[in-house]
Amino acid sequence: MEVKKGNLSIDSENIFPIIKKWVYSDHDIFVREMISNGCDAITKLKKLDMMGEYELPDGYKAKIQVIVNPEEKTMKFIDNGLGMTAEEVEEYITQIAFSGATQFLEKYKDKTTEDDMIGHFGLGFYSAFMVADEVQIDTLSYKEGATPVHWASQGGTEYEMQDGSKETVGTEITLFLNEDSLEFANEYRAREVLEKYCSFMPVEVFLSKANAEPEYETIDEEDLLDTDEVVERIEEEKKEGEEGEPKKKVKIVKRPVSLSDTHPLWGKNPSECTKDEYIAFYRKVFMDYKEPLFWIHLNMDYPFNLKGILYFPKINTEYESIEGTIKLYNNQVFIADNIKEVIPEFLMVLKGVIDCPDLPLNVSRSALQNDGFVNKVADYISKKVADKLTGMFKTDRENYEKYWDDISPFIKFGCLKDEKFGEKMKDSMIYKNLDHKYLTLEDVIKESKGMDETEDSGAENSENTDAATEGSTSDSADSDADKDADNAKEEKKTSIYYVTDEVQQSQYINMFKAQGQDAIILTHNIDSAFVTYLEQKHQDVQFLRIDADVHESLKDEVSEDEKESFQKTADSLVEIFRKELNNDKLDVKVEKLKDEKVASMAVLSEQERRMAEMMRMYGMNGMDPSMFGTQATLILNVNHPLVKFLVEHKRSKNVPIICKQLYDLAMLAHKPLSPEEMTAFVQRSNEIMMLLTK
Ligand SMILES: Nc1ncnc2c1ncn2[C@@H]1O[C@H](COP(=O)(O)OP(=O)(O)OP(=O)(O)O)[C@@H](O)[C@H]1O
Repeated sequence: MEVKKGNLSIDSENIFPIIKKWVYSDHDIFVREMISNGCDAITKLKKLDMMGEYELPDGYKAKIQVIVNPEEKTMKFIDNGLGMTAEEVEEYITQIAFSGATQFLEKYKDKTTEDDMIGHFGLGFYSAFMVADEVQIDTLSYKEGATPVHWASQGGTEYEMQDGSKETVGTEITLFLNEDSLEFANEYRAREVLEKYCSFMPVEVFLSKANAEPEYETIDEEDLLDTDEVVERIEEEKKEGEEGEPKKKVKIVKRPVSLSDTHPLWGKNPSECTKDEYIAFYRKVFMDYKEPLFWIHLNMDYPFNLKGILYFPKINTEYESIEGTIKLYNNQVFIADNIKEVIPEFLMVLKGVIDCPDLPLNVSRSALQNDGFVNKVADYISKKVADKLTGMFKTDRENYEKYWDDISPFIKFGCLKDEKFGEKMKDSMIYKNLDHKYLTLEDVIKESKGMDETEDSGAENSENTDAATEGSTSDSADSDADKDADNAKEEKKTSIYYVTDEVQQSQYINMFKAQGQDAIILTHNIDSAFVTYLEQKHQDVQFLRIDADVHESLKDEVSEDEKESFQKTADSLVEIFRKELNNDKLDVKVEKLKDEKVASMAVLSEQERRMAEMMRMYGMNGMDPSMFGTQATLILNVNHPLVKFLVEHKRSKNVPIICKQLYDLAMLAHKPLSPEEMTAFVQRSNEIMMLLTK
């Protein structure tokens, strides 16, 4: 062939500068484009062989070699696919690939990065010009009698084509890297990019450095393969007393190791995968040495093709770091991490891989969001996750409970974010009670209803004398007053008590336990939103934090006879505390608590506490909480000797110190003290101990 010179296109002057500048941060995608072209070429050649139009040579092994050469500043991609004839280079590279790239850039050159392409698919062969000043193609077609072709273009509008010298069928593409992209000639950088995009390419990919010193390895002779290049045969000396023939070893040129796993686990039939394989795959892909809790293998052929594995990682709740990674692939070619348009947002806390060859990738992200097909994919994934979880709840409750603390933040997040997921999960949600047993919401409601009944009867009975408590209400069961009370009870919401911090709220927990009362434990950040969600779903229940009030069952009745003196005591205690704490708005309530060890405690109504939390969330921290009425009420137990002492020794010089200490102790179990409050508390505690020394 004569040397052929040509012009790419008339209006193409501007395209190369645009390609060169194209989204600087992921310039490295050219590697994926080159390798996937090589994979396609190999697939096509295998197909031709299958159709009888070509016969693969004996021992044919499909592979793509990547050779970096830092001295010459080049990067080569060599495949043994079907190759191209001169006409094909002309048509596919000069015309089609070029017009593809032009169209692509025309469409997207004005787009901002917020609306970028999913993985920039479609740029294809010309993405090489993002990193190269010159690109050369050396190719030999599989067709009989084909002449090798050499094509070169310097990224301008011109190219040159002539006979080449390639002797084997396939294509070799050489990139002469530009000054800004020399990093890709570095073996380690190249390896990094290949691992990112090509770890699961359907063809083996090998990386090497040009002119590198050969590396060797020594293997047992029996392991020698025909393809090994033998350097030396070694006969090991027998050790003393060793029987049999001496061991024969062979020194060979180190076997190249493919960077791609051509049969990723997700493509296998789930019934053929072992636990060890799932764990090994997880560790390899996510570099997470911890074992995942469990996983879901997605395997769907109809109505769309989707395969993948989703892992539930062990979440480090201590640091609240629940950030996962979902890797999206298209026919084993990596597209991108965490494409939120395809994968439901709440699943992003998982770690996993999803391969969906049917996804439309040549559209922008915003178009993807409104794509009916993509939405179906997202729905399918979230349904599968719910199925797995509800299945586990039914058939493997033991493990489900074991994992619950780790997986529940994610599940709750899912319920909040995805109505359908919440609906599917609703009967499989479980709640840990004070004995660390797991109950369903139905169980919790049933139990709490029982609790409310004792509370109600307690409230009714408080009007009567203690002695008359037992059995006194049944006589009047038919009275109108009782009917009204029943109706009111029906309308009344069932209260479910919950604990947000088992350590801080331990005093309340102990009091609950002592009276045989129960509460559920909801310690995660997401729980405050989840509690509101549950209240919306179950209009007949209300959630109260364990320190929202003093449950009736924790109190002794105040008999009619006592009432007057009790009120007097209460009034004087309120007065003393307001004076000593120098706060005449201080909310103080006096009770007869059954637990005589508790002298003081604090309660804050659920509504007010939620209000205060909201203020905190919106950064209104510095404001005076009393402005919003969010001040805790101090509860004093007249059954406790310290409180009795105050009533009986109003003039004692120790009254101020006791009042302040009782107040701080109550607050400590309710909320974290401020630095000033804590300092005062510690100093005062020391003073109190000094009194012991006297
Ligand atoms: N290594 C190769 N071996 C054989 N043919 C190739 C090779 N690389 C590119 N081609 C030919 O050039 C054409 C254009 O390649 P290009 O990468 O620009 O687009 P594409 O692969 O068709 O689509 P995409 O935009 O998804 O990459 C290919 O369709 C193919 O026919």
